Amino acid sequence: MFRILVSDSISEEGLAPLLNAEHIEVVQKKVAEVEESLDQFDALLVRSATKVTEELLAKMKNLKIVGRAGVGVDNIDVDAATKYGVVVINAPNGNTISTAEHTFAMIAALVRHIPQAHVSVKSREWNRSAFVGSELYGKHLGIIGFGRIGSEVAKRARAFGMKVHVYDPFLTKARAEKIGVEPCTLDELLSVSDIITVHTPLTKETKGLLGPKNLAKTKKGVYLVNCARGGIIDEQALAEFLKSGHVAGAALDVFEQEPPGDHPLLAFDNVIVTPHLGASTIEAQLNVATQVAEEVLKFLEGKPVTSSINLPTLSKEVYEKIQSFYNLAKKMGTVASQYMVEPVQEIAITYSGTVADLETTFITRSLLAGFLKPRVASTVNEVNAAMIAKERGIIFGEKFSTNSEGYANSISLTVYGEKQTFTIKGTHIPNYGDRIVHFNGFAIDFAPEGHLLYIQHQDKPGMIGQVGKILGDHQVNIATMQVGRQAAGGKAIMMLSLDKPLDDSIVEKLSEVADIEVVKKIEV
Ligand SMILES: NC(=O)C1=CN([C@@H]2O[C@H](COP(=O)(O)OP(=O)(O)OC[C@H]3O[C@@H](n4cnc5c(N)ncnc54)[C@H](O)[C@@H]3O)[C@@H](O)[C@H]2O)C=CC1
Ligand SMILES: O=C(O)C(=O)COP(=O)(O)O
Repeated sequence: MFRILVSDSISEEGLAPLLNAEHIEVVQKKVAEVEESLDQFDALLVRSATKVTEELLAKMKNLKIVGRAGVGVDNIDVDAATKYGVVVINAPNGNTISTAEHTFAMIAALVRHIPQAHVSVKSREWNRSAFVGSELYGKHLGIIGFGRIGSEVAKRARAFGMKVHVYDPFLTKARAEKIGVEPCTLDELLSVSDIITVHTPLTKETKGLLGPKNLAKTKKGVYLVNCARGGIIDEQALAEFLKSGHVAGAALDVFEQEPPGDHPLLAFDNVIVTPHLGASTIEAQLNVATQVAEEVLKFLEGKPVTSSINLPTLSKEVYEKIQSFYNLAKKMGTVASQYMVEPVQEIAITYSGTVADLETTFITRSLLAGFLKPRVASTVNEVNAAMIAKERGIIFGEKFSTNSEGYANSISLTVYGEKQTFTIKGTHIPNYGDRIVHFNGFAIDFAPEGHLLYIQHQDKPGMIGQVGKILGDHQVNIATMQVGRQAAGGKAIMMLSLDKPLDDSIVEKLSEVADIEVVKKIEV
């Protein structure tokens, strides 16, 4: 007999596979109501309200799986779940249409002042001139983040006769062509759009993406929409741009803190809001509930699940053998992803030496997870990395070579983008660690760890001094530094590891130095 706790409001009809199963007891109660018996549940089903913290996981000693009836898992401590051996699954596409439709409802309501007019008429007013709106027809809609929801929003915008502009640095040409969009740069999107809507995950890169600097690049009178995650539009900056009249209005379904309480943005008449309703339709709730219920049932019956977002349970024996390469591969993927900030079509991996005899599928998945992590909304890991890569049109393949060029083992990775190709090679040295021995055509030797700074430049006297001075002037301490070059006087590189992450302004300063060609900061 398995016991399942359903602690948020989840569609009863969708839960049918679990409610009808003989060997399963479903308890629909809040966590606080079952505090005394938390250690008796095998599975936990949630939406976004229940916070699945490490503390809660520690109390649920018998827990095997957490099912998120929705997309975002920011309310679940996935790392802690992994640590406790708890599988986390979600329902990645069950609420796509509903959220796209809600976004469109918000866009229409925003430009026609529907919520404000509604309140006015209900207050027994009849003030037609106060609510003159604008047509959507012929207007420019900027979509930032072109995944599942962003692409559904685009379809609806086209039906309204809008001109759609898309920014998504990870969108491949092939997928863009298939959907019929021409991606542009963020600056182009900001300068041309009458309405901007965001559909990215909330990541280090997207937090504050629409902040003071980028909002200043938008058209005066722009409308902003956020039905993704609070924080992608910087709330304080939005308030300032609304105050100045630069932003004509905003529609928000999500907030940095939910509920937002007495939030300053709520005081603006031209800000319309909903309480995180994107996925709140009968259809979406039925879809996501059915998806997680079926997956949880499969899992409890010992069958493999398809929508897991954390580690699979590897046998201890296999895990011990592959662990070092698994970690090295993930770091290599992370480095390559940050080097290649552009759409990627193909990833080729070659295993040589001792690693070629191991279970490389898991190592490849680890590499893909490291590569995809900065690019996708849901948590990506070894279980779902291959599926996500395929979904995004990225071809990947493994090769095995008997020539390990003097290393006991090595992993080579070549990433083919639309503009460039990038190659990196790493090796794991027992009792010493992971080393990158080839980077972008240069022989080098550095540990893929911490705050890295890559500089490509002309091989000339004084380059190291100029870099050292700029970093020193900004109180950035260099921990280690490796150099490499192709030929004397030709192209050369430096790979520095720093004691703290680098500000973008310092990266810009370094890029301005004569004979420095490429500057990239890489966080591992
Ligand atoms: N309001 C609500 O109730 C709901 C909100 N959501 C949220 O909507 C968002 C999008 O969800 P999906 O479309 O399902 O995810 P998805 O993973 O299919 O799409 C996200 C897209 O963002 C792009 N992206 C990543 N980093 C980017 C960057 N720095 N700049 C521009 N684009 C970037 C990715 O390439 C990807 O195409 C998520 O934050 C999700 O949590 C999802 C469902 C309901
Ligand atoms: O699926 C998502 O990411 C959502 O934001 C939906 O959240 P909810 O399940 O409605 O609390």
